[in-house]
Amino acid sequence: MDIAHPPDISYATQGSSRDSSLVTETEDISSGIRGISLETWASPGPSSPQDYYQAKDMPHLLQDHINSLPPSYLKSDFVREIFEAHISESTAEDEPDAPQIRIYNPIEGDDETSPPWEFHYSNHMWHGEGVPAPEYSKVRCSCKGPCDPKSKTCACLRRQEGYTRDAEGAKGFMYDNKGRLNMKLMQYPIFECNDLCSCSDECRNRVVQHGRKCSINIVKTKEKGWGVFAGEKPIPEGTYLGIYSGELLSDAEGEERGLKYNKFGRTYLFNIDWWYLQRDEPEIKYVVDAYHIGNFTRFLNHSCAPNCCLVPCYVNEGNLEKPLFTVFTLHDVQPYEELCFSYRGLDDDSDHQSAPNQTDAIYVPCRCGAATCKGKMFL
Ligand SMILES: C[S@@+](CC[C@H](N)C(=O)[O-])C[C@H]1O[C@@H](n2cnc3c(N)ncnc32)[C@H](O)[C@@H]1O
Repeated sequence: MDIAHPPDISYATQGSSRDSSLVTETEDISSGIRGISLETWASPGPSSPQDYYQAKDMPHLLQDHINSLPPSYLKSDFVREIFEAHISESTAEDEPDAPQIRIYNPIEGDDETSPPWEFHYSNHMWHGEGVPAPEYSKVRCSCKGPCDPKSKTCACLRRQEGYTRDAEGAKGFMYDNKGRLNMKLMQYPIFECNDLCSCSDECRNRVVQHGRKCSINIVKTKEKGWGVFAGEKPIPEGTYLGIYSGELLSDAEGEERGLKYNKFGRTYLFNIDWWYLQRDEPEIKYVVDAYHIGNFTRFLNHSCAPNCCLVPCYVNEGNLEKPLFTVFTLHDVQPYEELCFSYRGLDDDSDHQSAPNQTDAIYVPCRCGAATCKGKMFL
């Protein structure tokens, strides 16, 4: 696994806690970058819970603008700083406790300063054509204060244990009192308390909805393109990292896109085909595509010895077919270690396949570098 020691670069700080309802396309970012004020390209997004993110509304003005700059600007440090500012601005509301994401390219002789400007940074799911709008879950609890993991009456706990009851160590919620995933249950879907529950915000069954808290960076690797690396602090096992966000598409649209992506050797498509959704025969209804829109998780590379895993999770979604793909650490991660998951899913003898396969899979040589590398990976 690669280790990234970031170069000593000092960064300007960006204003981050902003009310997006006040944002207009011409408003100045007050702190700017290196004292230079910038226009903001933030999109206000949906303003009510009934409203939702739709792929047809995906912002692209910033990307178009940057891509129209002369090549020398595109490879400048200034453009990298704009990328970092775009990340901070797009995520300030949904992950208020998240340390800022930095971008590094430590590869000698490689002058790319930021990943390609081919996507809009967002932590949300943007619904494509024909994909139903989010629906509220019919399950909500009426607990007072934080939910009790031993409660006899909490409706959310009852639903969660309905899925996990056969697992060893299955009592209680999916998270411990530090908000870490119970690794014995990592192959089961998470059902968090939602906006209609009456429990408090401090409830231990609310983790994904509070956003990332650990430090990660986007770093160029020698053989796998851009990747995601831990920051300066170790990350404990079971820590929530982020949602594999992107466009939520019908299977037919995913198939069509997959054929195109395979031609240029990079894909960001994942099928939603968790074991508990497969009834009589496996059926894929939706796929997630992070090519045009996504967050740092779109840079997570494949490893045959992964330190992260994907877990399906429901927050404000009652449609079982539309879980969020949430990324958690599989074990303790050292500072500056690369974060990877297995694109094949976790090899396991049990009936439960805990991570989805990529759509339209074709094999290419794997460069994960693990001692147990199988030599090839899905595209
Ligand atoms: C979801 S993207 C990961 C981010 C990508 N490295 C980038 O620069 O945008 C998946 C693509 O990364 C590359 N990749 C990921 N893991 C790899 C591995 N273990 N060996 C070789 N290439 C890998 C492949 O091109 C793959 O299609």
